[in-house]
Amino acid sequence: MASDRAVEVEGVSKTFRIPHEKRATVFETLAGALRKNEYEVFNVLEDVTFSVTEGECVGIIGDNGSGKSTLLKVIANILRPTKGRVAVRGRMTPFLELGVGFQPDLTVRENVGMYATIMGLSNGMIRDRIEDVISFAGLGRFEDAKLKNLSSGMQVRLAFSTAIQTDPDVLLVDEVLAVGDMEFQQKCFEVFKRYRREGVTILFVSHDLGSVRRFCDKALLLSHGRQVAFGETGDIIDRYVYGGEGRGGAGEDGAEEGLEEKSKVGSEESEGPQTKPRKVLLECSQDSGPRRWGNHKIAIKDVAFFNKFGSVSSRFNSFDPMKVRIYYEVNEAVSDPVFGIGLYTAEGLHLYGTNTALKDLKFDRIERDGYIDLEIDKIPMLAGKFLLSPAIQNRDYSITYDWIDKYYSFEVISTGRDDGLFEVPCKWFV
Ligand SMILES: Nc1ncnc2c1ncn2[C@@H]1O[C@H](COP(=O)(O)OP(=O)(O)OP(=O)(O)O)[C@@H](O)[C@H]1O
Repeated sequence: MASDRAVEVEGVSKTFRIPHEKRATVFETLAGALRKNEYEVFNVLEDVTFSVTEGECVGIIGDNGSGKSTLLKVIANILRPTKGRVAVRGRMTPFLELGVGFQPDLTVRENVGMYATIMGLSNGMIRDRIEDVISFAGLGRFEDAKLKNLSSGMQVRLAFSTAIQTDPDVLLVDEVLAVGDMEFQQKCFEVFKRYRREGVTILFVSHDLGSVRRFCDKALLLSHGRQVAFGETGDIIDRYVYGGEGRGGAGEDGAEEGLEEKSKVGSEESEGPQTKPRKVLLECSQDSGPRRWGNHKIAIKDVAFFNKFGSVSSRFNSFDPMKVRIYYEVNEAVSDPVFGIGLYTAEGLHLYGTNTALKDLKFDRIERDGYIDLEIDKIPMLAGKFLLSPAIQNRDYSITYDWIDKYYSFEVISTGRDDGLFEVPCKWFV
């Protein structure tokens, strides 16, 4: 292993074999002895290769079940790889299944002593640090309580507080920061920052992309056990959120169009549609399809959301740019139409509305099919699913040409640590 490498993972695959046939009784065992047991094979990791330099922090991201925890367990030597090789230089502390080994009938204090022993701390160190551990976990008042009387969150806090007393060179962390309240999470961040300053190498599995973006120099993206990408954190998070095709493939237009114009009308005949519009939904009842009304002289054909790479996407990083494109078709030429959108939470709470009239944009007469773009410089919502209603009306809103209510949706992935629905630009001063 190269001298500056702390962790090397080379061609690692992991397969689980789940037996199909259950042999619970003696008879079943005897009767089945001559038959070959059948197994279902799960390839949970396939050919994963990457290396981590000393002092680097690497985030491991991917959908549920993509193999992140299994990979950490293989690196921690809890699981043996089916193929491939892992090398770790220095003392490794895994924060994986925190609290394994806790005894429910022992007190908090007794458990800390026992857990610290499992984590490899000497008796002297445990004696010196036990108060710190309990106070870091915020369990001073509970030190003589039996563990079984604590909430599961309290137990994880206690396990985390004990585990950080070790002096690791390489730290493996699985979602620890997802536990506990904001105050405890803040304390965890402080500990990780200290470890980072001290040059500890960290591998960090998390669904919290904001933490990964802030803490990690690099990231590894897994999908169905395969390594999709490994590299600079921002690039890998983009790859995860926007997908492989979300970065400039066929039929994409963002590069040429740029993002400078705030709102623009295009013509499908001249430029062609940039995404395949869904079927026109002119006839739809209340109980099937969207709520929709209007005389459809101009009808909305589709709405597409474009990401910063100019590709159609349904997921966005918070604070990234977004372009909303409304495709329309003209059944009868109209003068001076107003295009608008309404933005809602998934529960239907109205967040924002705007239209071309409010932004002083005027069209004389529209005779041909086309599209109009609304460009958002920075998505202010922090996380969640959002709904959009596109609408076309006349200037005094007395005629609705088309309105499709809360039908189109997109998801915003959190990339920050603030809490709530949207960002309020602000600063603290003392
Ligand atoms: N011991 C096991 N036996 C069989 N299958 C397993 C075992 N451990 C994990 N798996 C399967 O391996 C796959 C990957 O699991 P893993 O926990 O590594 O994914 P993950 O990316 O960490 O998921 P999550 O984000 O939900 O924690 C899952 O389909 C899981 O069911």
